[in-house]
Amino acid sequence: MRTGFPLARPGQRIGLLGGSFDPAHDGHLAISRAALRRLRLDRVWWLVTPGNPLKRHGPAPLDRRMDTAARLARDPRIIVTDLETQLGLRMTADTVAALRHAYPGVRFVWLMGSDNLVQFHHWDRWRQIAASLPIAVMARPGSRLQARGSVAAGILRPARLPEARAALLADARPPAWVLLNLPMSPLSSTTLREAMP
Ligand SMILES: Nc1ncnc2c1ncn2[C@@H]1O[C@H](COP(=O)(O)OP(=O)(O)OP(=O)(O)O)[C@@H](O)[C@H]1O
Ligand SMILES: O=C(O)c1ccc[n+]([C@@H]2O[C@H](COP(=O)([O-])O)[C@@H](O)[C@H]2O)c1
Repeated sequence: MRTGFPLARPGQRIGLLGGSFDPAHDGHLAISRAALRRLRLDRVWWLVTPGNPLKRHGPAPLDRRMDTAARLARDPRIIVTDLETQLGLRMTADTVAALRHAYPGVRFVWLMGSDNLVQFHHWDRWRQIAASLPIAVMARPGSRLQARGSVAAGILRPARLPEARAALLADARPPAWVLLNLPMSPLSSTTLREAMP
């Protein structure tokens, strides 16, 4: 499956859930729906990456991951897209810059599970990403506490919004981030891959 570029109007609030989706699972759906509700988003785009720059082993072929993700995204507000592949981009800093340029006036929010905040300071130009758009970190079993004590959380401490103000995040001037506690899903792609015959 190949997608065009998703439509978005200025003023819309769009969550970006970047991921390998190798494969997609109901945990992705659960955090996307929680983000839609708690952050008052209009849409969540699943950015199916050509490959996580920090992972040594490449993921399954893009088409297969896109097909599964499209089946799993059972919500009309969730859009599955391979736009990073179309743009020839892999680093999140480049993706965010390209989207802000291509969609002026759209309020993007980066979404990530708490496991990703733990290693966020290893991402390419991570401070630039945090200065470019608000970030919502979704609690995930096994990494919620670690995320609170992570290098990035420490450096970005002054920019953290209280959870009660999460609905304001999309309008906040970056750097701004929130840690969302939600009913946690233990699902992971790793577990699903290990269970595959
Ligand atoms: N159950 C979950 N709870 C919270 N966040 C999640 C969950 N599953 C995935 N995420 C987040 O969704 C984004 C995309 O995740 P990804 O596609 O890598 O799935 P994954 O289950 O983390 O895969 P893997 O086990 O291969 O690392 C990441 O920011 C990740 O932290
Ligand atoms: O840009 C980077 O340096 C970078 C490093 C690690 C992860 N990312 C992005 O983080 C998202 C989550 O990746 P993953 O593999 O945990 O699903 C995905 O969009 C990756 O491209 C980006």
